[in-house]
Amino acid sequence: MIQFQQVVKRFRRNKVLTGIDLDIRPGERIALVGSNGAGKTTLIRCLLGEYVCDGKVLVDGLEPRTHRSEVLARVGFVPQLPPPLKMPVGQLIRFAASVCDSDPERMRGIARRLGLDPDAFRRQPFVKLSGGQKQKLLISIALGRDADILVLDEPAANLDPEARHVFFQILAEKKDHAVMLISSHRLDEVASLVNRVVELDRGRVVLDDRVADTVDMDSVLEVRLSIARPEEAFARTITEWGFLDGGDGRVWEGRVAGPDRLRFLGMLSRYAGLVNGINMEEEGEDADARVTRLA
Ligand SMILES: Nc1ncnc2c1ncn2[C@@H]1O[C@H](COP(=O)(O)OP(=O)(O)OP(=O)(O)O)[C@@H](O)[C@H]1O
Repeated sequence: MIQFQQVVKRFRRNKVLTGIDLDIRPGERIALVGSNGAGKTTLIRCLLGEYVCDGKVLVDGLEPRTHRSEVLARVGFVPQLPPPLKMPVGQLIRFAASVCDSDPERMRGIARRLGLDPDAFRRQPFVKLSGGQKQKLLISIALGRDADILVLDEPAANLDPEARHVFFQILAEKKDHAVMLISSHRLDEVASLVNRVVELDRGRVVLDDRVADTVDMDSVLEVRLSIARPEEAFARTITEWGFLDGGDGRVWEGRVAGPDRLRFLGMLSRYAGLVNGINMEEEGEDADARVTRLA
């Protein structure tokens, strides 16, 4: 479906991609990981036909630079950095929907699911939204249309936990209909979403692994935590995850989106000395099967 063949990209003397070979097939959801400056966004820009590069990039046999509109008609794209658009939100949604032949109400519907009321912001210039609001709108535009290729460059970086959960749910709904290329510099952010991990380092592929496709992206974990003593830093962090204090700062309850479980446990590991009980239960499953007692 998508092929990168010996793709080399230079910015003046700086060789940023040094001969990338990748063959992406239907059904694949790829985490494109790597540290800052590894070349993830550059590779994505080559796929979108924005950069001239050496080697070949093909989308079902078409070169994105010479067949830009055919290729982009198939791609839902969330950029890492929001463009500085002055257009009001209402107009932007209508414009985006007309360009990709979609119904603006589909995009508005996704924005609402993500917790952004597009009507309340319809006159507000896009550029004046907060970082998270911009990201929600860009996601709504990318996902509120037909696209069999989703290219998401650090899509969840600015989302609050509830919006992240909904975002994963929407991706879950699309997982049988679209190839996904999701860039992140942290694998734990996207691990549960994907079935292949490609790591770039200084412009070359250093790891390319197909991984088990087992986690239900749509799952939700009900979590109850107990800690040895109330602590301000912990309370702040866990509140950011939407947890509520169920007992003098010692017991916390909340919900974690399935695909977020690794990131959540990573966060908890910072408080390993404090946490003395974790109970995680998957919602809507057989009681015995769903209980995961970690401590
Ligand atoms: N337009 C440009 N002109 C010159 N150099 C660039 C340009 N875009 C990217 N680079 C360089 O290419 C390298 C790769 O950048 P890229 O944005 O692809 O990395 P990345 O893996 O997406 O990083 P991050 O995780 O920080 O977003 C960096 O060294 C960057 O400085």
